[in-house]
Amino acid sequence: MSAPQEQGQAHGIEIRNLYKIFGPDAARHLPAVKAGLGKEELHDRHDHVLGLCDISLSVPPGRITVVMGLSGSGKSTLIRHVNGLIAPTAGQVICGGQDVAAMSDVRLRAFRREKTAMVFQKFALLPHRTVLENARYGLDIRGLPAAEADGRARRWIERVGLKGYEGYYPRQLSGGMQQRVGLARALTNDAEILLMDEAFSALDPLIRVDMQSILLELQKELRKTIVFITHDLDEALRLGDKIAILRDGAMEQVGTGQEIVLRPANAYVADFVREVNRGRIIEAQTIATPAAPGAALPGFTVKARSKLDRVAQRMVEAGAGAAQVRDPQGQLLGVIDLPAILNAMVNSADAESEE
Ligand SMILES: Nc1ncnc2c1ncn2[C@@H]1O[C@H](COP(=O)(O)OP(=O)(O)OP(=O)(O)O)[C@@H](O)[C@H]1O
Repeated sequence: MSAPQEQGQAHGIEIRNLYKIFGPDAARHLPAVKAGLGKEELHDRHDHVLGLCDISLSVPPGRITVVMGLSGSGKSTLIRHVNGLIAPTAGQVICGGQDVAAMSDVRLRAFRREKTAMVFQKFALLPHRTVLENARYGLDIRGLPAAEADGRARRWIERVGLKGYEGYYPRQLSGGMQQRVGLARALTNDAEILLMDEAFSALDPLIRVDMQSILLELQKELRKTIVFITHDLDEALRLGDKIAILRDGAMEQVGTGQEIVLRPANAYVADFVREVNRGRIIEAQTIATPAAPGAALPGFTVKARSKLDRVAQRMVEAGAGAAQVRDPQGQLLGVIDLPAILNAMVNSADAESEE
C-alpha cells in the first residue's frame, strides 16, 4: 500500500560549529574551549574530554562523505550526532531543514527510524533471527505489512548477493556475508541517510575490498547520502566523494581524495598521505594545465579520470611525451606531460605548511 520511497530526493546534512565536551560540567568549559583550550589541557586540568571542537562539515546529498582519523579522533562521536544519539554541547546538525539536536524525543525517534540507517563494524545482527528476519527487522518495527516487508527484504538480500541464504542464521555465515546482511538490513529500511561506522574494518582485506565494490556499485543507482567512517586511508580514497580528516576532535582538512593527496593542508595530513600510492589515486584531470593559446595540441589523448600510473604507462608505450586530457563529452580540459606526471607521482608529500 505505502509506496516505496526509493525515488525520494536524499537530503544532505549541514554540520555547523559542532562542539562536544564529555563530562558533567560541559557547558561551563565551553567558553574556554572556544577560546583555544586544547584536548589535553581540558582533560588534565578539568577532567573533561573534548570529543569535537568546532566541526563544520557539509555532507552533500547522494554522495559518500568519509570521515577519517586515528582512534580517539572523534569519528564515532561525530556520526552519532547525525542521528541524535549524542547531543552536542554547542552547534547544529541540520538535515532537511531541521536541527537534529533540537528535535523532540518523539520526532528524533521517527527521524532516526525513517530517515537514517546504520551499519556497524560488529554487524549487530540478531543471532536468533534468520537473514530474512534480520533484513526486515526495521520494517517490522515500523509495522509494515509482513508481505511487503518480506518482499523488500528479499530484494535487498538478492542485491547484496545473498539469494538462497534467506533462512540461514548469522552464525552460519562468514564475516563478509554477515556484513552483507547488515547492508541489506540498512537498505531494506529505505532510509535516505546511511551511517556506516567502520562498517568494513573487521573484514579480511580481500573481503573488505569486495564490500567496498558492492557499496560503490549499489550507490551508483541508489544515490544515498552516506557518511562512512574509517581509519583506513585506502578505503577513504576509494569510497569518498569527499573526505574529512579529524584529529583530536578538530577538523584538519576537508576535500576530495585528489585534493588531500596532492595538497595536504598541513604536516599532519601530509604525514597521513605519505605512504599512499599517488600514481593510483591522482587523476589526469587533477594535474592538467591549460593548453597554451595557439600552441599545437599533443597528438595523444587520455581520459580525464585515468589514474596517473596508467596514463604514464600508456604514454610511454605510445612514445608520447605529452597528452591532451579530455572529459567523457570530449571537452578539452588541458594538457599534461611526463615530467608533470612524474612530479605528481613522486612521493614528496611533505606539505609546504606555512605555519
Ligand atoms: N561517552 C563518553 N564519555 C567520555 N569520553 C568519551 C565518550 N565517548 C567518546 N569519548 C572520548 O571522545 C574522544 C573521541 O572518541 P570517538 O570514539 O568519537 O573516537 P573515534 O575516532 O571514533 O575512535 P575509534 O576509532 O577508536 O572508535 C575520545 O577521546 C574518547 O575517549
